[in-house]
Amino acid sequence: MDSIKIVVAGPRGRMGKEAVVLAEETSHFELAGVLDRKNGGKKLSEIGEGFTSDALIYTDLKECLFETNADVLIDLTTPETGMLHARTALEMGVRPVVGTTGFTEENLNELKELAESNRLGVIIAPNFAVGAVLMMKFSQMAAKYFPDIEIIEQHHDQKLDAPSGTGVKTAEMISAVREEKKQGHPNEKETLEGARGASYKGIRIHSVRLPGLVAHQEVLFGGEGQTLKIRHDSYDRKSFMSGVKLSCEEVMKLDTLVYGLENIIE
Ligand SMILES: NC(=O)c1ccc[n+]([C@@H]2O[C@H](COP(=O)([O-])OP(=O)(O)OC[C@H]3O[C@@H](n4cnc5c(N)ncnc54)[C@H](O)[C@@H]3O)[C@@H](O)[C@H]2O)c1
Ligand SMILES: O=C(O)C1=N[C@H](C(=O)O)CCC1
Repeated sequence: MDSIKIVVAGPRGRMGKEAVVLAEETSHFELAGVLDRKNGGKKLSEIGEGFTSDALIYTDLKECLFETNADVLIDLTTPETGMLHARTALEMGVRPVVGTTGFTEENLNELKELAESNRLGVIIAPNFAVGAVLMMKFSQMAAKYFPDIEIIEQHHDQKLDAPSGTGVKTAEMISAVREEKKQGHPNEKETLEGARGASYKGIRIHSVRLPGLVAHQEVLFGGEGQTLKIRHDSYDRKSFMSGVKLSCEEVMKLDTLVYGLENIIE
């Protein structure tokens, strides 16, 4: 397999740190540089924080992608930044692998158009953990038999977006096979705003944020005299890295946008 030149945006973040290790430790990946908000011109190893990599830190994306001649940009930042990075990367002939969550449907449509007009791949995956992808697929299967569904997603309290990208993706996948319906009593009323959670086509999504959590989701199905629970837990951010690795490999073969890891795993 040809070597893939990788740039990581957000290298000091919880996910970015793991992606730096992945790029350094994978024999056919080369960490060509990283994009950060500070420390431009230094090597990662010079800033402490446990980094051993000698990859150069850039603070300007265009300069970074141009000078490193990168193949793939892994983005693990914030939604606004991630969108700007993905757009710029595609315009410069670099394939984005985006783990950043909180993208809108308009964002996805814009990037799809840009990817296709430049004949480049882009992968946007709300959850890179294989177990989470299976949880979403199993939930989609179960929805055929149990259309009354509540999603409870639980994350660490430093998370910026709610509901989580995984919660939204799960509701989208289920909605592809489930007719929209209102759940609960037709006359139910919230006496405290938000008590029934968010609604995506009638599916309720509840977001829990607590210190100590990493990334967890339970999908609850209710039927006559029975319930079904499908649950996934990420206890460590290493759980996401095999999906990031696969995405970096697969994005090189694509000339369009793929939204969701379920579309590239066998
Ligand atoms: N797809 C998945 O499997 C998955 C898993 C975990 C987290 N996430 C998502 O990844 C994103 C990052 O999560 P995290 O927990 O690592 O967050 P974090 O806050 O720990 O890290 C984000 C990093 O981005 C950096 N950043 C922000 N703006 C930047 C800019 N303009 N240029 C360069 N760097 C910039 C910040 O300095 C920070 O270091 C979030 O959107 C989160 O939801 C996705
Ligand atoms: O830690 C986060 O933030 C995570 N975000 C993703 C989401 O929004 O679904 C995936 C899991 C971790």
